[in-house]
Amino acid sequence: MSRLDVINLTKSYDQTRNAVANLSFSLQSGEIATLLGPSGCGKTTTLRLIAGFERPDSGRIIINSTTVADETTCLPPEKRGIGMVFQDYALFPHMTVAENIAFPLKKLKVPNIPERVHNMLALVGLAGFQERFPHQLSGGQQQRVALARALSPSPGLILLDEPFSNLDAGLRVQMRQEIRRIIKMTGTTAIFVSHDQGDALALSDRIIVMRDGILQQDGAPREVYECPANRFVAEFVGKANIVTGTVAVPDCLVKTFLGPVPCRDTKGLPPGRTIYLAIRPDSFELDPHGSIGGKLISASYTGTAIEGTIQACAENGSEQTLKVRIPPQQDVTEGMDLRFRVRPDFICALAEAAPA
Ligand SMILES: Nc1ncnc2c1ncn2[C@@H]1O[C@H](COP(=O)(O)OP(=O)(O)OP(=O)(O)O)[C@@H](O)[C@H]1O
Repeated sequence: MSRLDVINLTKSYDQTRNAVANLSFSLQSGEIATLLGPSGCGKTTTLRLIAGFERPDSGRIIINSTTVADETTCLPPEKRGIGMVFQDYALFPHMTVAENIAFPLKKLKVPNIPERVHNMLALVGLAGFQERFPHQLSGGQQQRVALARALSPSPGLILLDEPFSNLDAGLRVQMRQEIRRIIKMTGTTAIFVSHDQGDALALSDRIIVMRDGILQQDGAPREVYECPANRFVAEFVGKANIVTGTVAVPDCLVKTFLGPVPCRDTKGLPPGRTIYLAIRPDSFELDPHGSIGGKLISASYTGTAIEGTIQACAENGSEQTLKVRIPPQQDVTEGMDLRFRVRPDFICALAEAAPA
C-alpha cells in the first residue's frame, strides 16, 4: 500500500563501473513490478538500496513521501515498513511455521498475534500447518511461509529476491500465479527481482528492464513484449528476429528483404530511413500462399508450439534465418519447405536506426 519513488539512484562498489546508474522509476500503491535483467545488471543492488541494506552514492528513495535514502539520509531497514522474501526463504529452522510467522509481530509488539498468524496461514493456504517445522514442508510450502512471515506485519512494500529460483518448472508456474493472487489480496506494493522473463511477464503489472545498471524500459508486460524499447529488450524479453528495413509509408509499411512488412509505429521516421524491426516468431503464420518462403532447418516441439528456425530467401537471393512459432498440431519436420505470411501484431520498429 506504499507509493515508491526511486529518483536518479546511483551506486558503485568500485571506481570502475556503476552497479546501478541514474535509475528512476515510481510504483503506485498496490502495483507489482519486476526488476528484470541478466546476471550482474544491478537488480539485487537496487533491491538492497530500497530495503536499506546499502547506501546510495547519489539519488533518492521516497516511500509514501518520506525520503528513506539520499546522500545524507539512510533510514535503517526496520524503519522503512518493508517486508522481504529471500531467494532461499531464510526460514528459522528451529521454529515452527506459526513461530516463524509470529516472529516479526513479536519484535513489533503487535497485539492479537495468534489471530494474525491464523489469518496469514489461511491467506497463504496453509491452515493446519502451524506446528510443522520448515524441514517438514515442500519448497512451495516453505515459500508460502516466507511470504506469510513477510506480509504478517502488513508492510506497505514487499521485496522478493528471485523467489522462484529453487522451484521446479511446474511448481514455479503455479506459485507465481498464487503469489500474485496473495499479494493482490493484501494490496501490498511489491517488487520482484528476476532474470526470468516468463516470471516477469506472468506476475507483474510493470516490468523494469535493466542492463549494466541502466534502465532499458519500464512498462506493462504487454508493452514490453509488443513494443520493446530497443534491441536488447527485444531479445531479452521473448524471442525476436531483428530485420533491417526502410520506411516506405510512415507508421504503416516498411520494406524489408521479406517484402513489405506492416508496422504501426516507425518511431516518427520519414520514408527512406533505415531502421531495425523486431519481429516476434508469433508474427509468422503458416500459409501455403504466403509471401515468405524458407526451409525449416530446426524444429523443437514444446507442447504448446513448435519452435522453429527457417532459412528464408529474399527475391534478390539473400538469406536470413528467422525464428518462427508453428501451432503444435501442424505436421512439420526439419527440411520441409514452408510458406508464411506475416501478421502485424508483433512487429515493432526499434528506436535505433541502422546506418544507411
Ligand atoms: N558487495 C559487492 N561488492 C562489490 N561488487 C558488487 C557487490 N555486490 C554486487 N556487486 C557488483 O555489482 C554489479 C551488480 O550486481 P547485482 O548483484 O546487483 O546484480 P544482479 O542483477 O542482481 O545479478 P544476479 O542476477 O547475478 O544476482 C555486479 O557487477 C556485481 O559484481
